[in-house]
Amino acid sequence: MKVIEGVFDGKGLKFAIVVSRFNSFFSEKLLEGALDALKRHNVEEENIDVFKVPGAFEIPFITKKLIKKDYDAIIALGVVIRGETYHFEVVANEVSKGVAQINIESNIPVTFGVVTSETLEQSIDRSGAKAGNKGFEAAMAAIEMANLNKQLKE
Ligand SMILES: Nc1c(NC[C@H](O)[C@H](O)[C@H](O)CO)[nH]c(=O)[nH]c1=O
Ligand SMILES: CC(=O)[C@@H](O)COP(=O)(O)O
Repeated sequence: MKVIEGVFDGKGLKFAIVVSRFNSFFSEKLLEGALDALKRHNVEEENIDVFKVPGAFEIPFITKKLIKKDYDAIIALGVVIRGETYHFEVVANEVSKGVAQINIESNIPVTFGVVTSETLEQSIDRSGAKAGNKGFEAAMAAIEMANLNKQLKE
């Protein structure tokens, strides 16, 4: 039996991070977490590009353009927090659907670090408090998937 999986060494790999500014109090924490994960796993600073968009709804648009570039993986980060209206469902569903669709169409992995929370506390917990940092997790998944993808291309 063979088990093929990606290692957590990012040396020589190129990453793009697409992060939305809406709820930036939290999304900046996700960005910090993602950058921490990449740098602590040997990704060189010159191999990391950060693209900022207004809100999570705009993440797929930029991500689709970036899959044509020479990145080994893309990390999508954002924070969608329920308000008073149905807008939460619209934004949350469209960003996840958009990123999932791009993954299907792309030759490189796009990992999903968009927090969709019902309350501020849930956002706090997932941007570096008791539920971890979803940006760090998405970056780790990107390193693993980029390495697995490289193996499958060889
Ligand atoms: N309410 C949230 C939004 N809304 C903004 C949209 O993402 C989009 O930028 C706007 O509709 C203009 O096209 N975005 C988030 O990232 N998080 C939210 O909680
Ligand atoms: C996720 C959203 O779009 C939400 O924050 C907007 O708040 P509201 O539904 O009160 O307009």
